Amino acid sequence: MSLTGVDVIQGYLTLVLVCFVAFLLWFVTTIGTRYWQRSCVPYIEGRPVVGNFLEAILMRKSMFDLMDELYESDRVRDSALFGISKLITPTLVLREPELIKQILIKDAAFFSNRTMCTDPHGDPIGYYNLLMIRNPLWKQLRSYLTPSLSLSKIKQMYPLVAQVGVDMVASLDALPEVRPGVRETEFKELSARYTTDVIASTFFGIRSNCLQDTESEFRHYGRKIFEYGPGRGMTMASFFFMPELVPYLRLKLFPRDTELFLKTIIEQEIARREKSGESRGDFIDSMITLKNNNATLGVEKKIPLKGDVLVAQAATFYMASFETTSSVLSFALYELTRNPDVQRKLRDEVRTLVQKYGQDIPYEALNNEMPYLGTVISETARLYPVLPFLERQCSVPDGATGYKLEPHHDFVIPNKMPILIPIYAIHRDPKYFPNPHQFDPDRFSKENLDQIQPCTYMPFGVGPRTCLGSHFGTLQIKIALVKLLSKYRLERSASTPEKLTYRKNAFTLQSNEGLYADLVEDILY
Ligand code: HEM
Repeated sequence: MSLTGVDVIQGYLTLVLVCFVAFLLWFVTTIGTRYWQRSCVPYIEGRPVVGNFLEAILMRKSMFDLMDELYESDRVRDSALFGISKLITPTLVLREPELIKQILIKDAAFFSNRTMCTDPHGDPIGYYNLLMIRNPLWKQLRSYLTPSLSLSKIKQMYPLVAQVGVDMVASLDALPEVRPGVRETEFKELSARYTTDVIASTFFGIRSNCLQDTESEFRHYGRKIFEYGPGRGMTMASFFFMPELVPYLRLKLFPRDTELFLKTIIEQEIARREKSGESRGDFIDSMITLKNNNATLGVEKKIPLKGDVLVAQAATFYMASFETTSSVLSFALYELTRNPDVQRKLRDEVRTLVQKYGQDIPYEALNNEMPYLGTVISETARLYPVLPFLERQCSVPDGATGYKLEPHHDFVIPNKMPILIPIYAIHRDPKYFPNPHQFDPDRFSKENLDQIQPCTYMPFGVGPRTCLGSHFGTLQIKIALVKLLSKYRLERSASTPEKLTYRKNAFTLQSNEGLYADLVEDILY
């Protein structure tokens, strides 16, 4: 059978079509890199489709290690800022502390939104909360919620947290002895159960018993939020990588059954208190006050703070507080195990306070008379920040071309461009923290504090959108460390890891290894 002229023409047309589609694909999927090629900003070339995140998407590297490598790359090491591609989206990364200060503090009004987002209609519990919500609603919501974590509220919660500290030590006492007076534990699970019990008690007025019962419902649902199996991992990645598509993909920030669990608990507890008239001055009381005051969000369209919008606040406090606090606590215990001198110094400080006040150290003494404890926590949060980066989006008024970085740089950040501040990499940059991999709490001693350059230490973020629970999280860690060290000395066990690697499918810092140690009974009097 011979080819006709029509066959040949069809063949050419197909070839042209294939080439055109291939070109179109290449054109669309390299938008990020081509954007940076045209700009005055140094950049690291990304690949088509995945941009600079191939290793993270294939789970070959953790997001922490990947950002650290980009930050350290020779191409951008000497620049104040650099460009990358988040899939196909051009994304700016800031390196220079002065620039970070400008964006996060000085001109924070133009950068108060995060890019990460979900759909307010399809996922109201995931959207109407501080983590996700966008301005002007964020500002309003933040002012409603700030009083629920004020210093006086935290002081009120102190006895409740201290009680969970006592429960934690009791749960350790109940462990079988591996040798006389020696028990072995794993700090990640211990810390997660401790912080979950704290949240249940202080925010929801419930004893969740995670420390006694490993199958507790609270622990089960907490674990589900941060379990990054393939489905959940893809969902969480979508909020970061392609927030524009989230409404079409019908994704939700919280797993559906976790949402239902929290909704039931909160609605039941609110109804119970309204019926009984009981008041504990806690988070649930703050929510009841907002509801009864007919608080609303928004100017033109007013969204009442009740129903799902109230549940959203509780769900976020649950999500934002438990994994973060337990992560820092478990790494602090791990570093104390590996650094006996630091542990000895801290136990000496605890001993002084126990001798002065007995086992019930007052709130003020914990905060004002234990400087070394504070430095141990600060150093842990430097070495192990819970997030790889802070994240913002440029949001200039409609009609403006963008945000001018002058006098620091000629670049004009276009509206809606995502901005990353790589805190993990900055915390480990020897320029700011000499010998950065060494655990050295004295960096944060009173005498050395002025050597820390502003905007190089940001474990809780900085500026108006900083962590709302930093004081409360720190208090929980302080109580746990003091209670535990008053009774036990930490020693390396055969299972204590020498070196840590990080989980490749998690957005918060989690080690692959179990953080095991021996607890040697050694009561401080
Ligand atoms: C050691 C423990 C904690 C660490 C290291 C931590 C860290 C962070 C970080 C890095 C951010 C992002 C800040 C930014 O974008 O600039 C954040 C935000 C937030 N954190 Fe924490 N956090 C901790 C504990 C808590 C606790 C106990 C709560 C209690 C509710 C909490 C509630 C929040 C909220 C609501 C936000 C969002 C704030 C906003 O966007 O307005 N965090 N946290």
